[in-house]
Amino acid sequence: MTTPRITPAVLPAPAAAPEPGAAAPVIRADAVSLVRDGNVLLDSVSLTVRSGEHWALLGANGAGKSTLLGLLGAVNHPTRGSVEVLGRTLGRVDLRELRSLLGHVDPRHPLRSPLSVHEVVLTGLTNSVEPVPRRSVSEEQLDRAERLLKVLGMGGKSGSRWPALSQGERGRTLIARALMPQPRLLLLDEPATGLDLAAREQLLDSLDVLREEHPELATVLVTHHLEELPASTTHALLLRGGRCVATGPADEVLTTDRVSDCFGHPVRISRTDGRWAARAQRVARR
Ligand SMILES: Nc1ncnc2c1ncn2[C@@H]1O[C@H](COP(=O)(O)OP(=O)(O)OP(=O)(O)O)[C@@H](O)[C@H]1O
Repeated sequence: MTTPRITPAVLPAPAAAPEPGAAAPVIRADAVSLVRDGNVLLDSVSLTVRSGEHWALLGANGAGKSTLLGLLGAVNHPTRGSVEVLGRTLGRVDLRELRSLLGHVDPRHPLRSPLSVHEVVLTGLTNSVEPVPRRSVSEEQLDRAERLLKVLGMGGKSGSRWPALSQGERGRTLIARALMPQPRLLLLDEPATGLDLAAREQLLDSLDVLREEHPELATVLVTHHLEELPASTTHALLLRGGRCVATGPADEVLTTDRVSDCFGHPVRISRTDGRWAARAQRVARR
């Protein structure tokens, strides 16, 4: 299979590239905490994402990555602190309206009915799980849906039904869905989970191309695995037990010491051809 390429024709027309140092914040989270049933899921986490930046949120199982992404995706309100997304402050805006302005790829997409791939992608226009009755779709939108599916390697699967898709096919369908509203911010929750080796590499290449073609787009990607980070990742935030243990430019954060501290296990980090890898360091046996 050839590597899918996302062409400029498929995605929003790029805005003028931001001037160095002048990129507007797309996300500004300030000392955010989230408490549920007395449990502190996030503890005073701050994050500023600017147009053109590509962040990785990393941490062990249960560290709070998806919880933080849920706040950035206007799914929940923080218990304390403030979250501003696309210039709107959570608590002062309609969350549903704000959600319609950003792309959010959630692997737990709660679809139950047997929609076709094409229909699922079109639900991105209304940010709904099911199609909105009597909502008309333009020729241009139909065309964009098909082209997005094609570049994500799903061109021949447009009529396939959701329950019959593999996990990787569902993931690609959800990325096409998230891109339908032409968002300035794309949130990706473990997009490579369940993909085979070739599908993962194609996905990461597609993300690199997407970012290159659209220098104004900001992305935030959650993963546990450094091998699932596209080479175009610019920044990283490491979470441990709901707290930020490191944040900043990727090369300063994704170091052997910091990642070992984040996961509570000695690993060695390397970077080759722009891609990161982590290997456990052998602990001497007695
Ligand atoms: N509604 C809730 N009420 C109580 N605890 C919750 C709730 N939602 C999540 N949690 C807990 O919050 C912690 C963080 O969960 P979260 O899903 O954000 O972690 P994560 O870093 O994304 O983990 P994983 O890598 O396993 O997906 C977990 O311990 C989880 O059990």
